[in-house]
Amino acid sequence: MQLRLSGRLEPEVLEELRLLAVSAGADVCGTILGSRQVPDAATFVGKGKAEEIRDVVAREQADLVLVNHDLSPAQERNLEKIANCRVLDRTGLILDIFAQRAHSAEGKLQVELAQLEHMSTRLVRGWTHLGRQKGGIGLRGPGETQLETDRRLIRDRIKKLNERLEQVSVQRRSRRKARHKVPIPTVSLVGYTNAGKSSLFNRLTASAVYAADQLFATLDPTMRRIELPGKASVILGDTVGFIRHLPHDLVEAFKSTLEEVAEADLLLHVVDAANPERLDQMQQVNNVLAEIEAQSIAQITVFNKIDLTGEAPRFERDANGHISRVWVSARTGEGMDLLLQALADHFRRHRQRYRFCLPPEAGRLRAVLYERFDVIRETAPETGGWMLELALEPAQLAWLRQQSDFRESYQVPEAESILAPTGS
Ligand SMILES: Nc1nc2c(ncn2[C@@H]2O[C@H](COP(=O)(O)OP(=O)(O)OP(=O)(O)O)[C@@H](O)[C@H]2O)c(=O)[nH]1
Ligand SMILES: [Mg+2]
Repeated sequence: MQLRLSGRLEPEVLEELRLLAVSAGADVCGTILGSRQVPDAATFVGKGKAEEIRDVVAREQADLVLVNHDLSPAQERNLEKIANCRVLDRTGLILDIFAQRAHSAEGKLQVELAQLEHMSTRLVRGWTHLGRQKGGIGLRGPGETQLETDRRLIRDRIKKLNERLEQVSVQRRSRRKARHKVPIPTVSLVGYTNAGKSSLFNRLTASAVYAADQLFATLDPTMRRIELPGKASVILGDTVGFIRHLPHDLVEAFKSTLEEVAEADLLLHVVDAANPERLDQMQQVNNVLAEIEAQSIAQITVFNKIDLTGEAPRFERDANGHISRVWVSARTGEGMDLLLQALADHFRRHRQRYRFCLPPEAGRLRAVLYERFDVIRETAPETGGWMLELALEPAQLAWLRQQSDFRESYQVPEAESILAPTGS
């Protein structure tokens, strides 16, 4: 059981806190609102409010109070003393959810690291003051010795975790390099938590990735290859959701996961179109993107959940004629064709036409071209072999040139025309 306390009164803010609490597995038994110009240095809330909390805790027999703000360790401790109940601030709550959700070895390491770092700043207290109130643990001396031991243990553990994360990060990087050998562009789904990224990922990849009405349902990045219209494919990645005031420790801890985002060729910024806070959420997401230096990666904004808003699936182009916003519903599948078209359009923009004249002995290379690339036309020259016309991205051409059975002489020099984006 738990209580909530929020200084802000917007219903969406409260709803988000409720979702966070439920995502952590709590039952909400009461909500206490309060407003103050300036937080109280000792208890965050004022004296009267603190007593109100104490009374509700006692009445509801709550065992946790969640505060929708970041509290200093002293404020947490003082509130706990008054309420005689555990108090968790927003960062602590988010860390708890992350700890429950992380599944991959790397995700678990990252969460543990963030928790330890958060904990080490509040180690000054432990739970002794609660125990003492209940007639338990005694004097200060032994407690402090314990504190020193704890501090050292945590420092050692943080060091070990950092070393292991560094190893995993090196492995991840080499895996990414291997992937880059085949020139397939990567697209990352980013967006506020609960926007519908995983649902969209499922729709697009027709696979079953865990999607749930919980905050931070996804912690570990998932990658799949999808085919686009016009014989192009991209690797699509689902990622952890963002949230306002994402604890900085967590952004730090998840840096290597977020590296995938920072190296994507395109971001699909998924927005919950039905959420009244959507503009603010978009801003929050862009803030985190800036923090991981991904703000200059091209973005297509995907307004999801139009089944709830009653909007029709459609897209909009920017001043350069590129599709920049798409309205879809991952639930009904409406607009998926438009989204795929937007993706195809985006990547086609960088493609150029090339012609290759392959001799009869280059049959294997011809098969590779058909398998991987967008072959526009093939003709049979009288001299034998094949004349192929292809639309290639720069990276694809570079890859082709590295193939052992490719000869520069195959390429027919000709004016290369940039393909115009297709109309709607
Ligand atoms: N009505 C409606 N609900 C949707 C749509 N897309 C997703 N949802 C619901 O929104 C909730 C969140 O969806 P997810 O796909 O888990 O969202 P997410 O962005 O991956 O969330 P995190 O991984 O927690 O960041 C789920 O309950 C989905 O069923 C949609 O188009 N329409
Ligand atoms: Mg998800």
